[in-house]
Amino acid sequence: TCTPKNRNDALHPLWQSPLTIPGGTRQSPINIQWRDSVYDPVLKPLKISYDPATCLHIWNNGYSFLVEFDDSADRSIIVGGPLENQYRLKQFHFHWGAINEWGSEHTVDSKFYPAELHLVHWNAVVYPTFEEAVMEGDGLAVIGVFLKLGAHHEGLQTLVDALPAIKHKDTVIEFDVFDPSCLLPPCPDYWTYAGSLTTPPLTESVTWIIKKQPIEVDENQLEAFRMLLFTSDGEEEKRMVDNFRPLQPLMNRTVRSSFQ
Ligand SMILES: Oc1ccc(S)c(O)c1
Ligand SMILES: [Zn+2]
Repeated sequence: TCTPKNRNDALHPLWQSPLTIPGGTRQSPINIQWRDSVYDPVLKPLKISYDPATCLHIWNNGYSFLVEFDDSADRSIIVGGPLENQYRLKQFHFHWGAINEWGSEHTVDSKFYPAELHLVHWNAVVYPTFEEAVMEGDGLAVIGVFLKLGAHHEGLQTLVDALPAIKHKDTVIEFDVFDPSCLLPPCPDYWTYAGSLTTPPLTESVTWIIKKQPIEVDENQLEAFRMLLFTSDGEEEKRMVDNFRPLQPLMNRTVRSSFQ
């Protein structure tokens, strides 16, 4: 069968740059081998408090679609879990496949999900700007949520309804009230490990918090993601699919779990 990795290498210009960081020791994404993850009783519950009014706009950046938030104050934050500081929500975006067989960035016991949500937060306690935090080992905290094919997701539909207006690269529409916590599964369990951005600059600045339980979305909602384009208006159309990075070596890392 065609392994996604080959398809991914061929598909998107973004990956014509080197796929690995020379000397990278904590790259993402990785396969999470459930039986090799280590329960850590010291891990706290993750506390999430988002203010829906901090939502600004939704746009197509030519790689994914992202919803950005006003991060000029501590209004939408996460704290606890594996984190030593509180982190401010900056944006969330998704990665997905051309078909339901693959699309997520992380895998669990080598299983791909059709899509993966990334909620990106930065350490504004220690660093003055997001751009500086991106360069630091404890600069970012990203919550990863797997999407699986199943029931219609009411909260996601609000996003899906906005996608036709941002079909092309560099299109944006105002999006003034949205509470991203509606995209989180009810189960508090997560895995956590030290990793990197999965898009350039691929910096090794991310504490990953991967939720164990996926959320369910329906086929129409996944198809709506696949109607987006990598390309700008007027260019030859390239559907925005398979915007996930190939798996990276675990190297000298342990994945910890918040659950037994
Ligand atoms: O700021 C970020 C951009 C992209 C990705 S995949 C992240 O995890 C963080
Ligand atoms: Zn991402």
